[in-house]
Amino acid sequence: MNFHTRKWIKPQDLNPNRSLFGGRLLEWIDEEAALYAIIQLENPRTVTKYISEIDFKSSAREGDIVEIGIEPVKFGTASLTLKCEVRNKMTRETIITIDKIVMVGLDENGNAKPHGKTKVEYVKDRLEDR
Ligand SMILES: CCCCCCCCCCCCCCCC(=O)SCCNC(=O)CCNC(=O)[C@H](O)C(C)(C)COP(=O)(O)OP(=O)(O)OC[C@H]1O[C@@H](n2cnc3c(N)ncnc32)[C@H](O)[C@@H]1OP(=O)(O)O
Repeated sequence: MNFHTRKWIKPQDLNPNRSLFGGRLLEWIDEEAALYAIIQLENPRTVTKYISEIDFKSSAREGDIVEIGIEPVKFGTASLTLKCEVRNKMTRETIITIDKIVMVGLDENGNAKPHGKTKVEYVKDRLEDR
């Protein structure tokens, strides 16, 4: 799994218990998954269809750095299924795991659009194809 994104926990990211607010973390994960899927499917009209069980295993405090990791699980017809792990760089603990995030690419009418992708593509491969 690649951990591309890091976030620094600031006062506005905390809950009344002074630990990381879960809703903020889910927002970051959704954005990370959307960006990953938009790039892989080459479709800016990509939406979150389904998120499986979310298990908050540990937390983070103000000043901690968390890393968000995403890994592709399955390229479907119009969908891309991802899994996610977020870990605390300070404590090295896993904060959250999500086994299944299903992203779906849409056409201009908002319907699921087949993407024709079967595997992860890197910028280098795409440039070589041109
Ligand atoms: C260069 C460009 C720059 C652009 C720079 C943009 C930057 C930007 C960044 C920020 C980005 C933030 C973006 C956040 C992302 C949202 O906030 S999205 C908002 C929340 N999500 C939505 O509003 C989606 C609402 N749902 C829908 O519109 C419809 O359900 C959908 C998605 C069109 C699908 O409709 P449907 O009738 O279920 O379609 P269907 O063909 O049956 O299924 C499609 C696929 O979904 C799967 N599926 C359907 N139901 C389920 C289910 N319950 N469980 C699992 N899979 C399912 C199917 O298996 C199928 O998979 P494939 O076989 O095609 O692989």
